Amino acid sequence: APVAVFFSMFSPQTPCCIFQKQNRVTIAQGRIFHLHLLDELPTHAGTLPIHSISMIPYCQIKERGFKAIDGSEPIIALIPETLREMSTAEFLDQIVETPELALVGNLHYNLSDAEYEDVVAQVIEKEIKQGEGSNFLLSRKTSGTLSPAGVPAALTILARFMRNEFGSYMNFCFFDGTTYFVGASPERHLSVFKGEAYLNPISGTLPKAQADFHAALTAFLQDPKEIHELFQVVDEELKMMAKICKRGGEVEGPFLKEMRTLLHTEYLLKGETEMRPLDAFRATMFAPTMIGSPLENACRVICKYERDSRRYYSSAMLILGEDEERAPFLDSAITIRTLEIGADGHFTIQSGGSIVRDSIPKNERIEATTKALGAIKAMRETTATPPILEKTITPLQRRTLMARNDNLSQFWLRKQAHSFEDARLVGKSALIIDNEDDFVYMFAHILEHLGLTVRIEKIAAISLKPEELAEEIIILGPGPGNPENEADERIFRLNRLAENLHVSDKKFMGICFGHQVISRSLGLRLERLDTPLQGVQKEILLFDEKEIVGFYNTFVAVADNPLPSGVCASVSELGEVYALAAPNFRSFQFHPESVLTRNGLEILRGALLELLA
Ligand SMILES: C=C(O[C@@H]1C=C(C(=O)O)C=C[C@H]1O)C(=O)O
Ligand SMILES: NC(=O)CC[C@H](N)C(=O)O
Repeated sequence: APVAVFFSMFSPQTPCCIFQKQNRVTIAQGRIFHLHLLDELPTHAGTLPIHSISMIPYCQIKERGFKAIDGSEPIIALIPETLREMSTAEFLDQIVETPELALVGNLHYNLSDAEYEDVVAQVIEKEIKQGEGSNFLLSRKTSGTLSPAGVPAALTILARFMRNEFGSYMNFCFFDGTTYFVGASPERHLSVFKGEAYLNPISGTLPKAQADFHAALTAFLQDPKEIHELFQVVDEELKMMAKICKRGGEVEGPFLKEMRTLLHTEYLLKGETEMRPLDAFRATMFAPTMIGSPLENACRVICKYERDSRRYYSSAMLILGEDEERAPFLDSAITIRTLEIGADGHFTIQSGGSIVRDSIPKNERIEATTKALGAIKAMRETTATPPILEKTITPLQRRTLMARNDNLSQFWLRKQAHSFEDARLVGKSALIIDNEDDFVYMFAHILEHLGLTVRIEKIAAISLKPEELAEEIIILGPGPGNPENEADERIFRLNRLAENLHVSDKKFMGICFGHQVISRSLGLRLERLDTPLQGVQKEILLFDEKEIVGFYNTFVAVADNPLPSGVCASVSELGEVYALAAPNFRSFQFHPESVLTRNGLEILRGALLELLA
């Protein structure tokens, strides 16, 4: 019988992965290898189109030099020996569910409700309000026990995810011979097909169980917190795209993504990549929606507040192979809404939400709980819940959603097909100081489009004597932290470089943190905003022009001291310095390189022309 076929290939020791994307189910069976580096994954493997399917642990982010609570989990790689494909319907026809599947005893959380809410409150107070970043994803673990355990449970849950979780990017069950990872992942991480790379930032969550769904959706679509939360991850993923797609890309969306119990908002980023898919994957470990921004510092924050290793949560299940034309492909699903089930039926599922400056601890706790309970409920639910969005959304609501793009930078939204090259800037050289925020890659992308040649370096790697730097202009990049915290070597060096630049012949520019250290070196005072502008779009008066710009700061320079002669400041009504201009430098408190700054390219062109042409 067909059922027997599955059960035999899924028999207690046979490693296997079944995954469903849209209407296709792939069943791979093979051998398991435990690896420690991405580069140990085979690049070619016989004649099968899929070369490996791997559970990548979160601590693999060490390969980027980032911090993680390290549980020493290996990459669990399945090297397929057989592959079968069929339609979802055909697969489901052959599955006999186990109706008695049930939870035994209570669910446990590694952090109580109060503890999780406290973590959220602390992250806002001690991180976002101290200039450490704009958003951070903190999670907690839910665990319980299922009965019966083993193959029947895993297949039943997979089938229920397939029947119920219509919004998934991928539903899957990965079995390494002992442990089952069963997931209904809403979110693609990276995929590369025929040289085209895709990232899919999803953020913003509306639980569907609402007394008045129509009103709740309207409020959700207009909620500045949800809007900015998504823009922040778009910016963070554009930083990744700028790294892996040298020739540029484009942004599609926003879209609403309907899941069984939740709605999310999302964008789709795509671009051409020349990188080897696995290198592109390493450069994008892991989705900013799972970590925060800026990414490297967010990894430290996670280590500070989470108690346990994330194991295989929030990383990815990675599929590598070759297409029919023998071009390499890569596909990956983010491992959220994913249960890790042991042979004894004990399972854990981890979940969280993006914490931003205006997050409310209780709501964040409810959101994280809804995500975990949604998966736990779906695994026991035998009847399908039909989607409701298409039937209820109004044209006005659709327009409200699309209007989110009105004030974004067209440079990033549309494919940068034509050149923005400026003859007066072609061949000029810039050194951008990477101050631990990959915004510098977006900055470099804009500068290259204007015709400059660009080098990006960490402050630790360069001389602090401007005359020893070859480039015509030095750009001090944005970064986490308090510019006055000179105990930090990076911050100390950046302050010294800013001072030295003033007494040199070099032209220079500062963005956000860079602007703050330049302001300090002119004797301006910094203030900490109690309502940080982390990930916020505002209309400002920039000198004489109205501009819509993106801010990612907690600190501001205030102009209560007279400025040195020759220096002009663009100042808000509250005395905050938005920008400085002098014959030898320009600096901006906002981010001209952000998708949130509508005319960022033109603002930079203007500043560069003033300085270099
Ligand atoms: C992190 C999770 O979900 C992510 C966080 C979201 C949010 O904060 O709104 C939305 C979708 C996911 O990108 C999770 O399910 O654990
Ligand atoms: N994006 C940035 O450069 C932020 C600068 C500084 N850490 C602040 O929060 O104000």
